[in-house]
Amino acid sequence: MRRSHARNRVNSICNSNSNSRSTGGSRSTAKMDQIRFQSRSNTRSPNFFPQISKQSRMISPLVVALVPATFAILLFCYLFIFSTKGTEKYRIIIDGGSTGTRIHVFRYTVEGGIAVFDFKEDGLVSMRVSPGLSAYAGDPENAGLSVMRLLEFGKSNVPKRLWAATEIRLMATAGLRLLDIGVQEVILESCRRVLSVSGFKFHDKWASVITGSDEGVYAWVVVNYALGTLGGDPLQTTGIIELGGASAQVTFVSSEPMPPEFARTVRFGNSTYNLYSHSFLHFGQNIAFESMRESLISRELELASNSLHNGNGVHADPCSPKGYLHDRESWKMSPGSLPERNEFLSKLRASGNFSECRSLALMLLQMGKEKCSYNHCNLGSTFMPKLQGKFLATENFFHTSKFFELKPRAFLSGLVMAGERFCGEYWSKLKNEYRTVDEEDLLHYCFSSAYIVALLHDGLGFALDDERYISSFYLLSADSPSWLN
Ligand SMILES: Nc1nc2c(ncn2[C@@H]2O[C@H](COP(=O)(O)OP(=O)(O)OP(=O)(O)O)[C@@H](O)[C@H]2O)c(=O)[nH]1
Ligand SMILES: [Ca+2]
Repeated sequence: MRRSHARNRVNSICNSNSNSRSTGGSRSTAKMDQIRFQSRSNTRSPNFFPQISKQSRMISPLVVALVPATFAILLFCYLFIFSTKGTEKYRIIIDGGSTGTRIHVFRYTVEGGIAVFDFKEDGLVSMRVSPGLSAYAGDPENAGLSVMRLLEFGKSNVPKRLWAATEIRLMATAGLRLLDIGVQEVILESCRRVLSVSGFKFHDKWASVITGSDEGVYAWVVVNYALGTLGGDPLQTTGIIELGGASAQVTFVSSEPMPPEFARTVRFGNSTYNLYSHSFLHFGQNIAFESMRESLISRELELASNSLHNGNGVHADPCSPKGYLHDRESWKMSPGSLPERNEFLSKLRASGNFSECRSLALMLLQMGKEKCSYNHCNLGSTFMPKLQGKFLATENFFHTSKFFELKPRAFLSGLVMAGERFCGEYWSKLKNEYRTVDEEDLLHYCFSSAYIVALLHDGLGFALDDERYISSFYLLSADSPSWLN
């Protein structure tokens, strides 16, 4: 049923695409080809989205399905519209995330001019390598080596006779966005060299860093296609909140007027969706964890320097369970006087306190709020219209809720209880209780529970007792929080 449903929708979506394929063309500065957006963004600049092809910006409604490499599907539906009928075909996307690089190999057939995906069995196979491309910032020329193993995996899953016809793309996200443009380009060039001799079909411009706003729009389109709400009433669509490693995306339909840099328009069939879409760089969970540690050091060093310090020389870290001993290796120290920092670390005591950790997380999320120049900023000084409707929380929200085995009801209030217990427990007991969990991962769960509650409830105003969810994601409703109304 679902499959034929998807097929019908693919039909209506992809056929409406037929008039909007862009030409491949030589390598342009445009960081992304093929997908075009109707980005009636109320902006004067003709090249508001330079990374998107310059031709008319029709957002071509694209077939999507809720799979890990969400925007891959969007891309491929658009690409194979002109595929001739025939046997199975393949498309490959490489998702260059901050915590890892993943290859997704899609197999599909073309029936009656449309693509039919099969996500069961080996219709979609994936592989991941860590660390992500941004870890090569110190050795960008060799970043492409990390893609080699992925390409071997790709070749082992595509018949050799089809390699030359199989298009491969690399789309990097927040990990690379955090690097200097020059370093980004060297890393991408290194990947392009490897991809261009891979045997797959590749153009240099098919390796790019996508904008956070695009990343959010892709996720929104995927989710609403999968929920069957794309093409219907905008007010019935579901917003997305994606918590990645380095960035967090928030994208939803809003009827409020908004500054052009936050506004996106998605056209799908006869429906037009006016979206708010923003990616909060540095708000991804892994980066936020490092920022929390940095804030501990700088705050305590400041206290120590202006002698307001409590004098007993012990500094508290509420986001690490009691008994955890901070070692220098695990702290990614930013430049600064290492001896002073090591001195600080030796006096840092894990105090394991969920509410203090939650307050510390909220302080990070609200940094810069005093500079808010809009009628309201939920996070930092960034504009965000009143949240409306339902939301889907993905990525780290899912991993954290899965770790705590949260019941699918009352997600946030359940997370508060789970976080309070976990943060308050002794480290030795936690290690014993979670023997199969890598200690580095285990250490993050006190912070991640506190960070998610600070982000979703204290920052964005979702009710703690929201009781709805969708399968392995969690559905939050912004309709309930009082202070947002
Ligand atoms: N606890 C836990 N976290 C996971 C697991 N797999 C991935 N993660 C984390 O979940 C997040 C995955 O979100 P992604 O969007 O894939 O992260 P990413 O693409 O590397 O990061 P961005 O570049 O910011 O998008 C990252 O913070 C990972 O560290 C898992 O099995 N357990
Ligand atoms: Ca990601």
